[in-house]
Amino acid sequence: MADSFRITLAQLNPVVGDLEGNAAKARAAWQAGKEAGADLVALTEMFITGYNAQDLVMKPSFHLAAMDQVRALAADCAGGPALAVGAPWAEDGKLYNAYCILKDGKITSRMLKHHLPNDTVFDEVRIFDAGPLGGPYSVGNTRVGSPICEDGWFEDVAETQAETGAEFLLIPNGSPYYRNKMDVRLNHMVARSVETGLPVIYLNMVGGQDDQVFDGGTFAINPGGALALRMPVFDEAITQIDLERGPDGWRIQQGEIAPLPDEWEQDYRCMVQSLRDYCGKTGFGKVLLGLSGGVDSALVAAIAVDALGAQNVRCVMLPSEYTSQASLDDAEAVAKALGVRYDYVPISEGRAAITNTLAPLFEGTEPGLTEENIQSRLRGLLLMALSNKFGEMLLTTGNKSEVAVGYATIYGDMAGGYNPIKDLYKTRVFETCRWRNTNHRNWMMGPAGEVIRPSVIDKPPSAELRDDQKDSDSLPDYPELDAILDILVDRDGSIADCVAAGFDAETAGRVEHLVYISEYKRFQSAPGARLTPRAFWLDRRYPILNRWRGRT
Ligand SMILES: Nc1ncnc2c1ncn2[C@@H]1O[C@H](COP(=O)(O)OP(=O)(O)OC[C@H]2O[C@@H]([n+]3cccc(C(=O)O)c3)[C@H](O)[C@@H]2O)[C@@H](O)[C@H]1O
Ligand SMILES: Nc1ncnc2c1ncn2[C@@H]1O[C@H](COP(=O)(O)OP(=O)(O)OP(=O)(O)O)[C@@H](O)[C@H]1O
Ligand SMILES: NC(=O)CC[C@H](N)C(=O)O
Repeated sequence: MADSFRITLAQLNPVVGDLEGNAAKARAAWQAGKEAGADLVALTEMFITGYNAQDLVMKPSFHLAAMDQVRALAADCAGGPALAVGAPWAEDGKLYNAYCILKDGKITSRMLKHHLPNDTVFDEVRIFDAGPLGGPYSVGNTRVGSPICEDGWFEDVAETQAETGAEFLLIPNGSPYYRNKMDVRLNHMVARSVETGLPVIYLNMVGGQDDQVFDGGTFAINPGGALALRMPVFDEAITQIDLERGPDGWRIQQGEIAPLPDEWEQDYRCMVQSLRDYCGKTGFGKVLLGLSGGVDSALVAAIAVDALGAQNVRCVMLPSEYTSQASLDDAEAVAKALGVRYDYVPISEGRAAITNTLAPLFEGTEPGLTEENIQSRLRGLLLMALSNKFGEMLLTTGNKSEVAVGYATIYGDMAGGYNPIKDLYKTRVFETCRWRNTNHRNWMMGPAGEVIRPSVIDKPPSAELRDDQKDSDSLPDYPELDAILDILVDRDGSIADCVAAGFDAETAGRVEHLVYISEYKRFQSAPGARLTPRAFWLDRRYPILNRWRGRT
């Protein structure tokens, strides 16, 4: 009879800091593996602590408690398959990002992460010590190599493990989403398979953690690059994978290939999942937002309904004298189509009271931006009062274009706890609304069909803080602005790069100036779903006080 080996792959959603809860999930996965006759049950990188736990892992009481959970898991999962679980490991004054193999009641092996990622959202050099290059571990009738996440993006770790006897690679990951990252991962894994001649199993976690969303999409490839398995993206799943040993070594038996949605669907899912997990894991059941009749708040409302259900979302229209009838109609229509509670709270009385209160101090000055922004700040105050009173978290609605140039009022419409569209440029906001109107999936809790009517998407964007105001009065049109921002922010390019791409130097210089002078706003802004490798916050850390300006 041919040699065989069965692995239970647990693509699960841990919660950072919930050591008991994560251990309970690990036990349940092990039990499922035992019932399925598995030889090994595999969990993801740092599963016990949740990922990315950042500096929390360095706290001795925390990593010692995590290690105790691993020892308890080993004792509890003695009679059955081996269990492989990511955890911090402290010894000899060092702290490692480890993958622990538990068998027969003991921790029998520990793989220690060698390459510590230290770019974009990762700071692992600050947190962990680098482990040495090492060999594989034994389970049943085979030896397994487990480079840990970033280790799989380099040649040396897999190569050393293969040279010292690994017969296949099982790579545990804590790899967060960015647009089209699946291709990047696949390329790295194919390279590891080609270099070692071994099958590669890439196991990723799912779930939202602050700004990041782990998108799963666990997959397996045989030597030659053929895809033998793909698990769904973003969903928790437990799947068995079978290997058979032939004359050329282990080969993965063909399993199910879950579909890989296009980038529009994955971005939307990422925004929904990030909000659902942010609320679920922080304990908020309900959210609210100001619904203006514009496209940004309409999209945020749709995301909130898809994440939490219409009964858990409150939309509030807070009109001033500059709010048009079209905005009132559009806001109401969106709320109705989504099936949410819709409150109408005019701000004119409150605004008059504030204007009167400030009148003696403002005497002799001309009304301007200050007075305009009072509307936004009053809305922020009223929405936060509702948030406090009813325990509903306030969502902010600034898209990446606005966040980049500071086109929002600090302590006004920037008030709030989470921003699902923070990394989505305005031009993508329009397209995403169209996508949502024509697509529905079973992970959406909202209704199918046209939830954002075309008039919301097609009208010229306006903050409606004064008569006839249009975003284009003070900003380049969004296609131009977004293309310039893509160069300056996402590609870290210069004014000269903008000019080379056909943009006016003076316009590019103005945009760059706006990006730099609004750093203080972003520093005080709500976190939001990361969709790109250059999201505002951890991916791009610029000084607030900065006199550098590119040459125009
Ligand atoms: N470096 C720095 N560090 C700390 N604070 C700094 C600062 N620079 C300015 N400030 C302070 O920030 C304040 C200015 O910022 P802020 O009050 O926000 O006002 P500001 O940025 O001047 O204006 C907000 C802009 O956003 C537009 N807007 C408002 C609301 C919604 C939308 C939308 O489309 O969504 C657009 C509005 O039309 C206007 O162009 C000043 O009071 C100043 O003291
Ligand atoms: N009349 C209003 N009623 C309720 N909320 C409002 C109103 N006006 C603005 N807001 C809130 O402030 C945010 C900033 O909106 P604003 O209209 O100033 O510009 P925007 O960025 O084009 O957003 P939107 O496309 O949602 O209108 C809105 O997304 C909304 O949450
Ligand atoms: N946890 C990690 O090591 C993640 C780094 C890896 N390069 C990724 O983003 O997938």
